[in-house]
Amino acid sequence: MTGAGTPPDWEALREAARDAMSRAYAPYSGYKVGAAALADDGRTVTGCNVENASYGVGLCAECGLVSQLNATGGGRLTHFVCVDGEGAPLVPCGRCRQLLYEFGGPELVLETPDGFRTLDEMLPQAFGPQHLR
Ligand SMILES: O=c1ccn([C@H]2C[C@H](O)[C@@H](CO)O2)c(=O)[nH]1
Ligand SMILES: [Zn+2]
Repeated sequence: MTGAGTPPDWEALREAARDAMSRAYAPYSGYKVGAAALADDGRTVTGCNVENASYGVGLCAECGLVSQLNATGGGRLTHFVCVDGEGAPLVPCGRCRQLLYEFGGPELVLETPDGFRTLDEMLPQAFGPQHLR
């Protein structure tokens, strides 16, 4: 299990994201994305983007990832990476940063093209569940 303070196997996580990316359905943008994250119980969850003929209905890879997290037992995300069609890390879009915040919070660590960042750095002053209490 990779808990707080234990460095995860980022290469394995990137590989899981690339594997998910290979199953992306992106005939409209031509931009395939795969995402992978570690949950706090050590399991890996993944997702790929799934587009739609009605363009705005398309789903980012992170949507599938958080769905898989919940469908396979829930928990919290600790480490995350998403990759493009060439297997290189990209930054998640704004909507997906919000999605990730719900299940990872500000301490979630992301691999980006510029190195490792916390979600707090990527989405400062985030709105979250704490505001609804
Ligand atoms: O964080 C992101 C950013 C983009 N995409 C997808 C959405 C769309 O299908 C394609 C081009 O934007 O990439 C993701 O899956 N995740
Ligand atoms: Zn997105």
